[in-house]
Amino acid sequence: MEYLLTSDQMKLLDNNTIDKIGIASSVLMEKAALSVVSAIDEECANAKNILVVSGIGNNGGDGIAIGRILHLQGRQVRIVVIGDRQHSSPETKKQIEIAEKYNIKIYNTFDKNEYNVIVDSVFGIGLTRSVEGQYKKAIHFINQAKGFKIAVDIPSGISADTGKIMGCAVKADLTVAIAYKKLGHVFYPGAQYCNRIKVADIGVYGADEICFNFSYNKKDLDKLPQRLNDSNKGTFGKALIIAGSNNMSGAAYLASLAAYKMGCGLVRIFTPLENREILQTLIPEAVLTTYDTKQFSHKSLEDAIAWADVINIGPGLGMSDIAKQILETVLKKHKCPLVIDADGINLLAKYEQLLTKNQKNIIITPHMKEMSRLSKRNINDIKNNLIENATEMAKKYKLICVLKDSRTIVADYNKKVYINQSGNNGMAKAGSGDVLSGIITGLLAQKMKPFESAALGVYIHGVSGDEASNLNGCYSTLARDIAMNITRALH
Ligand SMILES: NC(=O)C1=CN([C@@H]2O[C@H](COP(=O)(O)OP(=O)(O)OC[C@H]3O[C@@H](n4cnc5c(N)ncnc54)[C@H](OP(=O)(O)O)[C@@H]3O)[C@@H](O)[C@H]2O)[C@@H](O)CC1
Ligand SMILES: Nc1ncnc2c1ncn2[C@@H]1O[C@H](COP(=O)(O)OP(=O)(O)O)[C@@H](O)[C@H]1O
Ligand SMILES: [K+]
Repeated sequence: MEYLLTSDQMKLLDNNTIDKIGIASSVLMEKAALSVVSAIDEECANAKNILVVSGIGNNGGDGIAIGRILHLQGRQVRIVVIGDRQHSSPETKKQIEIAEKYNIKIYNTFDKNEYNVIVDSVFGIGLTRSVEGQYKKAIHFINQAKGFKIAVDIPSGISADTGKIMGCAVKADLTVAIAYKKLGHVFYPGAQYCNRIKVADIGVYGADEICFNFSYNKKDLDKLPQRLNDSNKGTFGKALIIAGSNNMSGAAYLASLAAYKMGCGLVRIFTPLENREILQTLIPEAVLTTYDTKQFSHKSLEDAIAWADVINIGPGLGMSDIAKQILETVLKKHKCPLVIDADGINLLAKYEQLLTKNQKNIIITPHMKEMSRLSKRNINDIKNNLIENATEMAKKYKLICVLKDSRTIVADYNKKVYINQSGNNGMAKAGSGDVLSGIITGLLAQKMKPFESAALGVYIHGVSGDEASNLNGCYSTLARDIAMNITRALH
């Protein structure tokens, strides 16, 4: 698990370390600089000619310290400072003085030499506005130069809070994030500009006390529900998947397959009669309860609801009057956790009265368009403020909102926000969302708590997608490949 900080949170932790713990700012800067030097050594065996491009804030101070260390190791280094040195931060002034005491010249112009490594330390987390003038020129110079580019903390020009490009930004080959990753390292386009990221431990800690944004990695698979040896299919939960409509059976198949692959004990699909044969053929492991759309029996629906340990409603369900009635009944009668996906969400958007402000154990999994319908906001507004929109929805209806995008957000009504980093563009294909809803359902069936099921489910879905794309390539990955590769993701 890793925390993803805002720039204010990072500044607070830096200041706490300096003022309350008593570690001098220059010590932190030296550690940051040494970490970047180590990264250069690990990445570039032949780092002899190095250009350091610094600003006048503390990110620039890091860069000057890096240049000084490399120079004292006997390498060819040119340090260029952009901006008026008279206005440097106190730490950066100190770094300039130290460098000058070692007779290291500090320039304010570039030369025509070719460098095999370029250190970008123009701006870090202190970037507050669009990049213009000499700074813009410096960033363009870095981008057109040939060497291996290492960004100190974050590529200059990327907002540490949003990942947005503030006018222009350095395209790094490697980014050394200082102390913690920030939101801007993870959200696009920032993530793409960072390229690979290493996190440098410089002795600044405490994110667990102030930060509610976090992400998972491979180690978090140890949070998976335990599998008892002394068990039977009932031990691992009964999932009711209410999915599919006339001419739409694939979504029910994908959600059910994913729930089974995730470890659920028994899956029952509740679907129109027309889907019986195809679903029995595609997934014989599932039990089917079918209904006649012309003569709908509420009794069999209510029996199925009472039977279930978890319900997933919506994939391929359609927007018919029967679909609406089914959702209404499920919302009234369910006592177990409930995942509402796809047309389930579209029905909630159309019939607003269905969702009351007092829900229990509900997870909704909207993509951008579904979220736009549900929240009545335009997609750009949502995309520009993913965390805020997901959190607002979660708080408004007291539920868990899985807002799906290339970086999916899971928000609950208690401030916690999971931000997903697994997955790839091969997953941008019809049916991927059905697989996700099945994975979350499978975890809930095994009695994992709703927020954890949603967050870990999103993570596993992405890793399964990565495994699928490694095997099939991004172009040719299908939703069913994602479901089949849950196996690899878990082992
Ligand atoms: N605290 C510590 O001891 C440690 C800090 N560390 C390092 O410090 C970095 C943070 O340093 P920082 O806070 O000084 O901000 P930084 O990113 O260098 O830039 C701010 C400068 O840029 C300016 N500016 C902003 N936007 C601008 C624009 N568009 N165009 C032009 N100017 C603009 C802004 O000026 P102002 O807004 O006041 O005009 C200010 O002068 C952090 O990322 C990490 O690398 C680590 O070593 C660990 C120890
Ligand atoms: N570029 C991408 N990177 C990572 N994940 C992606 C990307 N594109 C799509 N996904 C994931 O794939 C799923 C797509 O879901 P959705 O749009 O509901 O598909 P469908 O409705 O066709 O089943 C989401 O979980 C989303 O996060
Ligand atoms: K930088």
